[in-house]
Amino acid sequence: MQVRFHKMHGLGNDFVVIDARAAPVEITERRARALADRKTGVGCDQLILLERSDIADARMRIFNADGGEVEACGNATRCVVSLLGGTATIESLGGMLEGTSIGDQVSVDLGEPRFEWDAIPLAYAMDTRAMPVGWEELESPAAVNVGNPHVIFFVPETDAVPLDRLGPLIETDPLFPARINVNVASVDDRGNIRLRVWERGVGLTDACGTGACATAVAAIRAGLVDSPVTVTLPGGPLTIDWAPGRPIRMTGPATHVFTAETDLSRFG
Ligand SMILES: N[C@@H](CCC[C@H](N)C(=O)O)C(=O)O
Repeated sequence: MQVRFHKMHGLGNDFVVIDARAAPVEITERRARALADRKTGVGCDQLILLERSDIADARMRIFNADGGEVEACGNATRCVVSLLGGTATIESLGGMLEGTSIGDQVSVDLGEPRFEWDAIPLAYAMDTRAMPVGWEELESPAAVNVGNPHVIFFVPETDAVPLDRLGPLIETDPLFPARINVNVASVDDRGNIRLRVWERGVGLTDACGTGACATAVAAIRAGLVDSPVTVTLPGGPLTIDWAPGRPIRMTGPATHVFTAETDLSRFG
Protein backbone atom coordinates (compact mmCIF):
# COMPACT_ATOMS: atom_id res chain seq x y z
CA MET A 1 0.00 0.00 0.00
CA GLN A 2 1.69 3.24 -1.20
CA VAL A 3 1.37 6.23 1.17
CA ARG A 4 2.70 9.76 0.84
CA PHE A 5 4.49 11.18 3.86
CA HIS A 6 6.12 14.46 4.86
CA LYS A 7 9.47 14.49 6.64
CA MET A 8 9.40 17.46 9.03
CA HIS A 9 11.19 18.66 12.15
CA GLY A 10 10.93 21.19 14.96
CA LEU A 11 14.47 22.19 16.04
CA GLY A 12 15.79 18.79 14.99
CA ASN A 13 13.06 16.73 16.73
CA ASP A 14 12.00 14.90 13.56
CA PHE A 15 8.77 13.38 12.30
CA VAL A 16 7.26 11.28 9.58
CA VAL A 17 3.82 12.84 9.05
CA ILE A 18 1.20 10.77 7.21
CA ASP A 19 -1.90 12.69 6.16
CA ALA A 20 -4.69 10.09 6.34
CA ARG A 21 -7.59 12.56 6.26
CA ALA A 22 -8.70 11.46 2.77
CA ALA A 23 -8.02 7.70 3.06
CA PRO A 24 -7.58 5.84 6.38
CA VAL A 25 -4.13 4.36 7.15
CA GLU A 26 -3.68 1.63 9.76
CA ILE A 27 -0.78 2.15 12.18
CA THR A 28 0.05 -0.61 14.64
CA GLU A 29 2.75 -0.42 17.33
CA ARG A 30 4.95 -2.73 15.23
CA ARG A 31 4.45 -0.66 12.07
CA ALA A 32 5.20 2.63 13.87
CA ARG A 33 8.41 1.17 15.35
CA ALA A 34 9.51 -0.17 11.94
CA LEU A 35 8.82 3.16 10.17
CA ALA A 36 10.71 5.10 12.87
CA ASP A 37 13.78 2.83 12.71
CA ARG A 38 16.71 4.93 11.42
CA LYS A 39 18.60 1.92 10.00
CA THR A 40 15.85 -0.07 8.28
CA GLY A 41 12.83 2.27 8.10
CA VAL A 42 12.29 5.92 7.16
CA GLY A 43 13.65 7.17 10.52
CA CYS A 44 12.14 9.68 12.96
CA ASP A 45 11.64 10.45 16.65
CA GLN A 46 7.83 10.36 16.27
CA LEU A 47 5.40 9.12 13.63
CA ILE A 48 2.47 11.52 13.26
CA LEU A 49 -0.83 10.34 11.77
CA LEU A 50 -3.37 12.97 10.71
CA GLU A 51 -6.96 11.74 10.60
CA ARG A 52 -10.33 13.37 9.94
CA SER A 53 -11.95 15.05 12.93
CA ASP A 54 -15.59 16.07 13.50
CA ILE A 55 -14.59 18.82 15.92
CA ALA A 56 -11.30 20.22 14.55
CA ASP A 57 -9.40 20.69 11.27
CA ALA A 58 -7.60 17.39 11.92
CA ARG A 59 -7.05 14.72 14.55
CA MET A 60 -3.36 14.17 15.37
CA ARG A 61 -2.15 10.76 16.61
CA ILE A 62 1.43 10.51 17.92
CA PHE A 63 3.58 7.37 18.02
CA ASN A 64 6.99 7.40 19.73
CA ALA A 65 9.95 5.64 18.06
CA ASP A 66 9.30 2.62 20.33
CA GLY A 67 5.82 2.31 18.71
CA GLY A 68 3.82 3.47 21.76
CA GLU A 69 0.95 5.90 21.12
CA VAL A 70 1.13 9.02 23.34
CA GLU A 71 -0.98 12.06 24.12
CA ALA A 72 1.05 15.13 23.11
CA CYS A 73 3.99 16.42 21.08
CA GLY A 74 4.69 20.16 21.03
CA ASN A 75 7.14 20.23 18.11
CA ALA A 76 4.85 18.04 15.97
CA THR A 77 1.90 20.32 16.80
CA ARG A 78 3.80 23.26 15.27
CA CYS A 79 4.68 21.15 12.19
CA VAL A 80 1.05 20.05 11.73
CA VAL A 81 -0.22 23.64 12.05
CA SER A 82 2.29 24.74 9.39
CA LEU A 83 1.16 21.85 7.14
CA LEU A 84 -2.53 22.73 7.58
CA GLY A 85 -1.70 26.44 7.00
CA GLY A 86 -2.94 29.69 8.59
CA THR A 87 -4.81 29.11 11.85
CA ALA A 88 -5.74 25.50 12.61
CA THR A 89 -7.43 23.48 15.33
CA ILE A 90 -6.19 19.98 16.20
CA GLU A 91 -7.87 17.23 18.21
CA SER A 92 -5.41 15.08 20.19
CA LEU A 93 -5.41 12.55 23.04
CA GLY A 94 -3.93 15.33 25.23
CA GLY A 95 -6.78 17.76 24.43
CA MET A 96 -7.83 20.36 21.84
CA LEU A 97 -4.96 22.41 20.41
CA GLU A 98 -4.92 25.54 18.28
CA GLY A 99 -2.12 27.29 16.40
CA THR A 100 -1.18 29.93 13.85
CA SER A 101 1.71 30.07 11.34
CA ILE A 102 3.47 33.37 10.74
CA GLY A 103 6.26 32.81 8.20
CA ASP A 104 8.48 29.98 9.47
CA GLN A 105 7.36 30.60 13.08
CA VAL A 106 4.34 28.81 14.52
CA SER A 107 2.57 29.72 17.73
CA VAL A 108 0.51 27.00 19.40
CA ASP A 109 -1.81 26.91 22.41
CA LEU A 110 -1.27 23.64 24.32
CA GLY A 111 -3.96 24.08 27.00
CA GLU A 112 -3.56 24.41 30.76
CA PRO A 113 -0.93 22.44 32.69
CA ARG A 114 -1.92 19.98 35.44
CA PHE A 115 -0.04 19.68 38.74
CA GLU A 116 -2.10 17.16 40.81
CA TRP A 117 -0.03 14.04 41.62
CA ASP A 118 -2.61 11.70 40.08
CA ALA A 119 -2.82 13.80 36.88
CA ILE A 120 0.94 13.49 36.23
CA PRO A 121 0.44 10.52 36.97
CA LEU A 122 2.55 9.50 40.04
CA ALA A 123 2.20 6.20 41.90
CA TYR A 124 1.45 7.98 45.19
CA ALA A 125 0.62 11.44 46.54
CA MET A 126 3.35 14.07 46.88
CA ASP A 127 3.91 17.78 46.30
CA THR A 128 4.74 18.18 42.60
CA ARG A 129 6.57 21.50 43.15
CA ALA A 130 9.54 19.68 44.73
CA MET A 131 9.15 15.93 45.07
CA PRO A 132 11.10 14.25 47.92
CA VAL A 133 12.84 11.77 45.60
CA GLY A 134 16.21 11.53 43.84
CA TRP A 135 18.36 9.51 41.45
CA GLU A 136 22.09 10.06 42.19
CA GLU A 137 22.80 13.80 41.72
CA LEU A 138 19.30 14.49 40.35
CA GLU A 139 17.08 15.42 43.30
CA SER A 140 13.80 17.17 44.26
CA PRO A 141 12.23 17.40 40.79
CA ALA A 142 9.02 19.18 39.86
CA ALA A 143 6.37 17.35 37.83
CA VAL A 144 3.92 18.81 35.32
CA ASN A 145 1.46 17.27 32.88
CA VAL A 146 1.13 19.41 29.71
CA GLY A 147 -0.94 16.78 27.86
CA ASN A 148 1.89 14.30 28.51
CA PRO A 149 3.90 13.64 31.70
CA HIS A 150 7.16 15.45 32.54
CA VAL A 151 9.57 15.50 35.47
CA ILE A 152 11.94 18.50 35.68
CA PHE A 153 15.26 18.70 37.54
CA PHE A 154 16.82 22.16 37.96
CA VAL A 155 20.61 21.70 37.92
CA PRO A 156 23.62 24.07 37.82
CA GLU A 157 24.85 22.75 34.43
CA THR A 158 22.73 20.60 32.08
CA ASP A 159 25.75 19.28 30.13
CA ALA A 160 27.26 17.81 33.29
CA VAL A 161 24.29 15.43 33.80
CA PRO A 162 24.74 11.87 32.40
CA LEU A 163 21.20 11.95 30.97
CA ASP A 164 21.87 9.02 28.62
CA ARG A 165 22.40 6.84 31.75
CA LEU A 166 19.96 8.41 34.25
CA GLY A 167 17.18 9.16 31.71
CA PRO A 168 16.15 5.52 31.15
CA LEU A 169 16.32 4.75 34.90
CA ILE A 170 13.98 7.65 35.74
CA GLU A 171 11.68 7.11 32.72
CA THR A 172 10.91 3.57 33.87
CA ASP A 173 10.89 4.12 37.66
CA PRO A 174 7.75 2.62 39.31
CA LEU A 175 6.97 6.12 40.69
CA PHE A 176 5.75 6.90 37.15
CA PRO A 177 3.06 4.37 36.15
CA ALA A 178 2.76 5.86 32.62
CA ARG A 179 6.58 6.28 32.37
CA ILE A 180 7.80 9.87 32.02
CA ASN A 181 9.75 12.42 29.95
CA VAL A 182 12.88 13.53 31.85
CA ASN A 183 14.02 17.19 31.68
CA VAL A 184 17.24 18.68 33.09
CA ALA A 185 17.25 22.47 33.10
CA SER A 186 19.56 25.33 34.11
CA VAL A 187 18.17 28.82 34.73
CA ASP A 188 20.60 31.37 33.22
CA ASP A 189 18.57 34.47 34.17
CA ARG A 190 14.89 35.47 34.61
CA GLY A 191 14.30 35.22 30.84
CA ASN A 192 16.42 32.22 29.82
CA ILE A 193 16.55 28.50 30.55
CA ARG A 194 18.79 25.84 29.01
CA LEU A 195 17.24 22.38 28.65
CA ARG A 196 18.11 18.80 27.70
CA VAL A 197 15.45 16.10 27.46
CA TRP A 198 15.36 12.33 27.66
CA GLU A 199 12.06 11.58 25.91
CA ARG A 200 9.84 8.70 26.99
CA GLY A 201 9.81 6.07 24.24
CA VAL A 202 12.61 7.72 22.24
CA GLY A 203 15.72 8.73 24.26
CA LEU A 204 17.78 11.90 23.91
CA THR A 205 16.30 14.27 21.31
CA ASP A 206 17.52 17.61 19.89
CA ALA A 207 14.38 19.32 21.19
CA CYS A 208 11.12 18.56 23.00
CA GLY A 209 8.35 21.15 22.75
CA THR A 210 6.25 19.80 25.60
CA GLY A 211 9.46 19.47 27.69
CA ALA A 212 10.15 23.18 27.09
CA CYS A 213 6.56 24.01 28.11
CA ALA A 214 6.63 21.83 31.25
CA THR A 215 10.03 23.25 32.27
CA ALA A 216 8.97 26.88 31.71
CA VAL A 217 5.75 26.29 33.68
CA ALA A 218 7.66 24.64 36.58
CA ALA A 219 10.19 27.51 36.62
CA ILE A 220 7.48 30.22 36.52
CA ARG A 221 5.53 28.38 39.27
CA ALA A 222 8.70 28.28 41.40
CA GLY A 223 9.32 32.01 40.85
CA LEU A 224 12.65 31.35 39.08
CA VAL A 225 11.81 33.13 35.78
CA ASP A 226 9.28 35.54 34.27
CA SER A 227 6.94 34.88 31.34
CA PRO A 228 7.62 34.86 28.41
CA VAL A 229 10.77 32.81 28.80
CA THR A 230 13.21 31.52 26.16
CA VAL A 231 14.00 27.82 26.55
CA THR A 232 17.10 26.83 24.58
CA LEU A 233 17.46 23.16 23.66
CA PRO A 234 20.37 21.53 21.78
CA GLY A 235 18.37 22.16 18.55
CA GLY A 236 17.63 25.83 19.31
CA PRO A 237 15.26 28.17 21.19
CA LEU A 238 11.50 28.16 21.88
CA THR A 239 9.51 30.97 23.50
CA ILE A 240 7.02 29.94 26.18
CA ASP A 241 4.34 32.19 27.59
CA TRP A 242 2.24 31.10 30.61
CA ALA A 243 0.50 32.46 33.70
CA PRO A 244 -1.53 30.50 36.29
CA GLY A 245 -5.08 29.81 35.06
CA ARG A 246 -4.06 30.42 31.42
CA PRO A 247 -3.16 28.03 28.57
CA ILE A 248 0.49 27.57 27.61
CA ARG A 249 1.58 29.28 24.38
CA MET A 250 4.71 28.03 22.62
CA THR A 251 6.34 29.77 19.61
CA GLY A 252 9.08 28.33 17.41
CA PRO A 253 9.97 27.08 13.95
CA ALA A 254 8.51 24.21 11.91
CA THR A 255 10.59 22.85 9.02
CA HIS A 256 9.39 20.82 6.04
CA VAL A 257 12.28 18.69 4.73
CA PHE A 258 10.75 16.66 1.87
CA THR A 259 7.66 14.77 0.71
CA ALA A 260 7.97 11.18 -0.55
CA GLU A 261 6.07 7.91 -0.92
CA THR A 262 6.67 4.53 0.67
CA ASP A 263 5.07 1.09 0.61
CA LEU A 264 3.51 0.64 4.09
CA SER A 265 3.37 -3.15 3.76
CA ARG A 266 7.20 -3.14 4.04
CA PHE A 267 6.74 -2.17 7.70
CA GLY A 268 4.58 -5.07 8.91
N1 LIG B 1 8.97 15.45 21.03
C1 LIG B 1 7.78 15.77 21.67
C2 LIG B 1 7.23 14.88 22.73
C3 LIG B 1 6.83 13.51 22.14
C4 LIG B 1 6.12 12.59 23.09
C5 LIG B 1 6.94 12.19 24.29
N2 LIG B 1 8.11 11.45 23.95
C6 LIG B 1 6.04 11.36 25.25
O1 LIG B 1 6.20 10.13 25.30
O2 LIG B 1 5.19 11.95 25.92
C7 LIG B 1 7.54 17.25 21.89
O3 LIG B 1 8.05 18.04 21.07
O4 LIG B 1 6.77 17.62 22.77
